[in-house]
Amino acid sequence: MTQSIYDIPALEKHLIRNGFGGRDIRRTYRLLFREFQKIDTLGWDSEVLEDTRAKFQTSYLTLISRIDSQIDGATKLLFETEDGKKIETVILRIATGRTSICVSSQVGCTEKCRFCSTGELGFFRNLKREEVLDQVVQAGQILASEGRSLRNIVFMGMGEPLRNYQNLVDALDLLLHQSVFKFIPKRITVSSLGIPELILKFAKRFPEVSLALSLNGSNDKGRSEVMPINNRYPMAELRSMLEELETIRGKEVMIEYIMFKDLNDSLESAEEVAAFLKGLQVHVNLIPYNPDYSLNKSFQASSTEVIDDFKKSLQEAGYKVTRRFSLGQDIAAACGQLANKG
Ligand SMILES: C[S@@+](CC[C@H](N)C(=O)[O-])C[C@H]1O[C@@H](n2cnc3c(N)ncnc32)[C@H](O)[C@@H]1O
Ligand code: SF4
Repeated sequence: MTQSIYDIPALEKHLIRNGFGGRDIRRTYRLLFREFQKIDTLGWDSEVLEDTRAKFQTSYLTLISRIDSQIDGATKLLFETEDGKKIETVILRIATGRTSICVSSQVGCTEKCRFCSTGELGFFRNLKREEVLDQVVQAGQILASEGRSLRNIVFMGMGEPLRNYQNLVDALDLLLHQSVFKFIPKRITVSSLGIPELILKFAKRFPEVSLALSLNGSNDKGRSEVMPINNRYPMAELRSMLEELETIRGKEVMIEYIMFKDLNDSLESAEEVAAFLKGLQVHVNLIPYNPDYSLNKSFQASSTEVIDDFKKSLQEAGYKVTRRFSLGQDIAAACGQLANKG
């Protein structure tokens, strides 16, 4: 039976059996996991290479297609899992030279947010640790081939990461491990639609990892209309959770707020958001709604002027506010557009 390349104790034993010393092992990990090289480019003699290939599975996803945006630095990767499921990962090359990848945590999504194309797909299954990590490795290989290195990882692709709790934790353990991927915790962001007990459990386990909460509504009525989860965990529970989170982490949380024309973009809504967040260490990120024309939903994006006024109102109330410029809209790779539509 083959073992996983991400089973680090097994890989280490195997390398030692093949005569590798501590320094060779460290070098192997650096090349494989931090510089994203392929195993057959490591310069091993053919016997060791064959033996490793026979004993370890190194890839879990097959790249089916790659689409590059014609207008910005986004690339959408469509992968197939071993059981024939399709998932998407997005590479974001930002103008400042920074690079990010947006990874998926589920095939489809367990939640049914009305504005989200992934939610529309329904839920098929959680991704395994290996499938989460293989997205990072394969996207990292593409960036390495362009002479770039991968800086940030955001769990904002398909699915609700906290509904895949154990695999998320196992993947993060290796992404943060000093001898394996060695990512800086604050450069990894986990975005959740807001499941208080899981967010708190996660924050206790990874206090340094960045967190984002998808608020998207300014009061319970409006939020429940677009996010069914709000019926289970209304905003008062989110508020208590945010207070507790601050005592656990002492760090800012990103509040994501999609701006829908005439639904949640008025100045009254801005005041409600300001009141809801009063006294908390947060950074509000306004996301213009990205349409999915095939969904035929009634949502529309707020205008730039309305977003600017909303932003100004929150800034005047003392909040740090940014507007998200979603890359990849021409290739349906922006937030909430991942639905395997090619
Ligand atoms: C696709 S979700 C994945 C992470 C997690 N499930 C969540 O909801 O936070 C990432 C972000 O995309 C946002 N989003 C979903 N659909 C969108 C759309 N059509 N336009 C803009 N943002 C959207 C969500 O609100 C969330 O903040
Ligand atoms: S916004 Fe997030 S939680 Fe909601 S359906 Fe989309 S992926 Fe799932």
